[in-house]
Amino acid sequence: MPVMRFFSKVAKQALLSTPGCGCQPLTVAVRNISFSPRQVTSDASFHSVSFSETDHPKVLITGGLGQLGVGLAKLLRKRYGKNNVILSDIRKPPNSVFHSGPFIYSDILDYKNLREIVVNNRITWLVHYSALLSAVGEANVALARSVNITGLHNILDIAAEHGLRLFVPSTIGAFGPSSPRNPTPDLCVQRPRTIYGVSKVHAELMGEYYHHRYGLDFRCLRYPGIISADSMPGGGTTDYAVQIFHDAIKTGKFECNLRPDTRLPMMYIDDCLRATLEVMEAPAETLSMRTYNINAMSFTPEELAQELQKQMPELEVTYEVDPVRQAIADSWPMNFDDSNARKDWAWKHDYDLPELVQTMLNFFGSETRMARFN
Ligand SMILES: NC(=O)C1=CN([C@@H]2O[C@H](COP(=O)(O)OP(=O)(O)OC[C@H]3O[C@@H](n4cnc5c(N)ncnc54)[C@H](O)[C@@H]3O)[C@@H](O)[C@H]2O)C=CC1
Ligand SMILES: CC(=O)[C@H](N)C(=O)O
Repeated sequence: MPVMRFFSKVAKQALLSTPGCGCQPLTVAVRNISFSPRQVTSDASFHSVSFSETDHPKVLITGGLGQLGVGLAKLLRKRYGKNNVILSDIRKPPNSVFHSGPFIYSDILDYKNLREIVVNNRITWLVHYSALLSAVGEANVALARSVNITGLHNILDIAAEHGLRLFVPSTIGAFGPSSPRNPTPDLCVQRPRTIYGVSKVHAELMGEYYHHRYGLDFRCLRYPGIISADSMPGGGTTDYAVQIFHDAIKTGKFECNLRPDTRLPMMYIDDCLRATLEVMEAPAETLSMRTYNINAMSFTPEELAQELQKQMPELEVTYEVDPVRQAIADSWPMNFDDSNARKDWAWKHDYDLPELVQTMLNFFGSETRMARFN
């Protein structure tokens, strides 16, 4: 039977086998027939090779030049080998990144190019980092909707078509003012008030749909605000918690754009990237869910400033509230309940607030000493 007719027969079966007719819904295991949910085109690759588990994964990271991607590439290259992790983005990489391992241009809105990259590089895992974050998304809703939603659809279809293991991060921003805020559990009302949050809830729901309908190995962690020393945040509401360190070292003064009592879940980047690796390596049978909260600490700008001033008593902190970011922060969780991640795949954070501040100052301290030396 010609391939196309076979697939249209399977597709018909799959569509007809709704629970209502009493027959079992046909979960199309992508690995077997690599059926793409997108309209099958004549050049669809029907026989994507799925690698045995013993092979190292071949990883593609989209949106890899942001706050998190370069650090993730470093971690995964250490584990799987430099040439098994391809970093991609739509921006030019700095020399240090370009010479640290494979980098390619990839616009997630270019479905065809993305498919070529996945096929030509025999990708088996995809980490989808491309996005517009909360504050920058509110400043450009149309672009955020395109990148965060249309881009995601391309990623889901390609991952399903080629049997990839897919990681898509969600966020504390996937909750809204009607969600329980202290703590916020994995499963509760999610009515976020930003295009960022709406797009991330969509990502969670679509990823889980593709998992149940097409057998896609979709994994998702809701990240808190991530704090890093050697990379800058990309335009979110929690960016103040990174900026304070840079300004404290540079000028000894910091103007915070959130109210001093604004409590938000936060995490040091090393914990975030290790959690991502651990959930990607977790045996599927340990995952009772496909979307998990992960938590490390929650603090307010005032508490962060006080911890910093223990080591830098001269630091001056003032407050000039940004109403857009404040409204977003006031709709987000104050504390995250991550008990399911800790139960299912033994998640455990390493950095609390004192360790975070010490680690960040050590980095800047060494950087400052390096600068003086040079
Ligand atoms: N950094 C954080 O605090 C948190 C991040 N996350 C999620 O983690 C992921 C990575 O976050 P960050 O690195 O902080 O983001 P970022 O904003 O720093 O970087 C996002 C990257 O996406 C790229 N991008 C934009 N449009 C693109 C397109 N059409 N095609 C390909 N790439 C495109 C940008 O060039 C940028 O390098 C995002 O999905 C974000 O939602 C979730 C919660 C917290
Ligand atoms: C918490 C996030 O998702 C991000 N840092 C943002 O503030 O938008």
